[in-house]
Amino acid sequence: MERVTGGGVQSALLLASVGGFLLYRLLGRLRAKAALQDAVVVITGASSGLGKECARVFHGAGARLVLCGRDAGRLQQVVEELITSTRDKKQQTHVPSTVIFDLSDTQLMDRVAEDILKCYGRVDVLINNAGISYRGNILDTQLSVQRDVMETNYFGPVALTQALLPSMVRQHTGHIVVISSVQGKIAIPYRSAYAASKHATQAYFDCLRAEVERYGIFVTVISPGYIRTNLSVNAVTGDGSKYGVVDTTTATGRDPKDVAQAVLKAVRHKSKDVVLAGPLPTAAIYLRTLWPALFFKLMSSRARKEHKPKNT
Ligand SMILES: NC(=O)C1=CN([C@@H]2O[C@H](COP(=O)(O)OP(=O)(O)OC[C@H]3O[C@@H](n4cnc5c(N)ncnc54)[C@H](OP(=O)(O)O)[C@@H]3O)[C@@H](O)[C@H]2O)C=CC1
Ligand SMILES: CCCCCCCCCCCCCCCC(=O)OCC(=O)COP(=O)(O)O
Repeated sequence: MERVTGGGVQSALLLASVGGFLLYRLLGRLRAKAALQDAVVVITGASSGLGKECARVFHGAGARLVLCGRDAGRLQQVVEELITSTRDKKQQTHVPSTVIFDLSDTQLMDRVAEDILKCYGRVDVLINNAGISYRGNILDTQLSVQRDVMETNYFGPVALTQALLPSMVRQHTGHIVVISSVQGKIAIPYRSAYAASKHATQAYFDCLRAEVERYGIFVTVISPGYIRTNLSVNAVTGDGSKYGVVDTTTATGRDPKDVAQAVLKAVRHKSKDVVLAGPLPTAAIYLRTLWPALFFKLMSSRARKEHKPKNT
């Protein structure tokens, strides 16, 4: 009979532990993947940009989608594109539903939530993605513009979340995702309305996470850096008119498809807070906390250099 040496036992144990760990990870991944099949996923701002790409990846993962936006025609076009793109795929997919509303009309949100719940009787994942940006000097910005950006980016998602929350509490499960921004963590010049709305978003959803965990509800705040979408074109200026320019920062930003994949991953992993940005914005976030005086100096110098906001 062969004698098993001490070293042999150790190697066998190590091999068994590594094998066990890998199997555990694999099972976890398979479970997370399966969790989205047939899950009801609501996406706001699904007509373009990041929302449209999120629609694509969650549709591909087999979710039952409720796509939201203000323009029925554009949303229907997204629905048709999704159906065509997955026609020959093996994965079982569902024809998405649509609900049309303006997020800034917060009074309507209880009715909107009813319409959303009528689609499939429940909501498993709410992705608060819709949003608008702003470019302007505070001195030239009407208060109504500060308020309007806040209505769309902050009160809209808050109202929709609060209208859908009781159904998630009743079912004792749910996941609320919000697309914030790096500008929810640091404030840069000529973005007052936008940065303020995203800071408020971060704070509200951090409070929510702590309060609803006991009901089995997860909250994920995602803070991307620049993404190649129409955000800058659709941004409003200090007098409420459309900015209408594709900024270089936006044009050279991340591919929205990659960001949508990261959103899918964050939902599968039930991540709490995800920053999707390069080294400089990430360093700036740390600098704001660890050495605020230097951060403020850098922002003042940036403000002096960029005093013509249309040239950002
Ligand atoms: N692009 C970027 O660099 C970054 C974007 N983000 C965030 O990503 C999110 C998506 O923006 P993005 O895809 O880039 O920009 P887009 O302008 O391409 O998309 C914005 C979406 O929001 C919807 N929307 C805007 N206002 C309203 C409203 N009042 N009611 C309902 N829907 C509305 C639009 O729908 P409609 O068809 O009705 O106009 C559109 O689908 C935003 O929250 C943004 O702040 C975060 C970091 C970086
Ligand atoms: C230890 C060294 C630290 C060096 C820090 C230098 C400071 C550099 C400042 C970097 C600022 C980054 C801003 C990033 C902004 C951003 O990514 O915003 C994402 C958006 O939401 C875009 O919206 P917008 O409407 O502004 O296009």
